[in-house]
Amino acid sequence: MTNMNEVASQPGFGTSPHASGVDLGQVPAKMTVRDVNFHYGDFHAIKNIAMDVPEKKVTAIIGPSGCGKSTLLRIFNRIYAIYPNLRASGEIILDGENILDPKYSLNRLRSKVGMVFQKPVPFPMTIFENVAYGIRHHEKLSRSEMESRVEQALRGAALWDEVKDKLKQSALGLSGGQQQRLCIARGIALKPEVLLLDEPTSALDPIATSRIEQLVEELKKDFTIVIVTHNMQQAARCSDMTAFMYMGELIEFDRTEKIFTKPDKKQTEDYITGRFG
Ligand SMILES: Nc1ncnc2c1ncn2[C@@H]1O[C@H](COP(=O)(O)OP(=O)(O)OP(=O)(O)O)[C@@H](O)[C@H]1O
Repeated sequence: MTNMNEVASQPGFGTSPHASGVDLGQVPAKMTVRDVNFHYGDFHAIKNIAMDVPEKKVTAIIGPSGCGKSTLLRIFNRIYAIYPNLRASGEIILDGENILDPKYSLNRLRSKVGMVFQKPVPFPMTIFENVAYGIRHHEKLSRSEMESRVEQALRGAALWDEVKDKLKQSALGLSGGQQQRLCIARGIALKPEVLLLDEPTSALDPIATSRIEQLVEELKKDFTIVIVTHNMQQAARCSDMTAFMYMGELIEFDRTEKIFTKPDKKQTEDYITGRFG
C-alpha cells in the first residue's frame, strides 16, 4: 500500500507550484488538463477542469455519484468519440501534444492511454488470446515474441502463476478477481504510458480488491495511473494525489494525505467525513 508519508517526504514533492496551482515539485506532469468542458447534449457534465496528473504516481478521482468522475476519466482516452455529437473542449497535453485535437489519432491515443473498466469483460476466447488479441492489432510479433509479451503482461498483472498451466483454457472460467487482473494484463500488454482504472474493484470481494490495490502499487513503477473510486479508504490507501469532484467541478486537487487530513475546502471535508455523498 502507498505510504503517504513517504510520498510527502520525497525530495521536491510538494515544493513548487504547478500550472493548476498544485504542488507537484520535481514530479513532472504526465498529463496537463486545461479548461476541459464536456456536454451530454445540453447537459454540462464537466466544467472547466484544470489539473496536472503526475507521472508514475497514482491519482484518484473521488466524489458523490453523478459528479462526473467516469466522464472525466473517459475524456482522458476519448472514449466518447464513438458516440456522435459528444465533444470535449479544452486541452489535455500528453507529452507535449493535445490529445483532444481530432488530428491526434484514436489508435495512437489508445496505445498510449489504456483503460480498465468497472466490470471485467474478458473476450470469449482463451486466456492467452485475450492478451494477444490487442497486441496483434497494434504490432506484428513472431510467435515466440508474442509468447514472451503475453507472459510479461500476465506477470505484470500478478496473474501468471495462477494461469500459466491453463493459457489455452477459456478466460470465462476465471474468477472475478482473476478476470479483472486479466483485463489489466490486456491493458498493460500494449505498453501504454497511462493506465485509467474505472472503479476496478467495485465488483470484487475484499481479498480480490486487496490484490488489485497491491497491484496498483506495483504498476505505478512503470505507469501513470488514474483511478476512479467510490471507496474513500481505497483512495487513501492507493493514491498519491486525490481529485475531489462535485457536480462536474473539480473542487480540490492535492496530495492524498492533505485531502484526507487537512483539506482546504469545506465541501471536501464534508464529503470525506461522510456528511454528504
Ligand atoms: N450518456 C449519457 N447521457 C447523458 N447524461 C449522462 C450520460 N452519462 C452520464 N451522464 C450524466 O453525467 C453526469 C456525470 O456522470 P458520471 O457517470 O461521469 O458520474 P460519476 O461521478 O462517475 O457517477 P457514479 O459514481 O455514479 O458512477 C451525471 O449527471 C450523469 O447522469
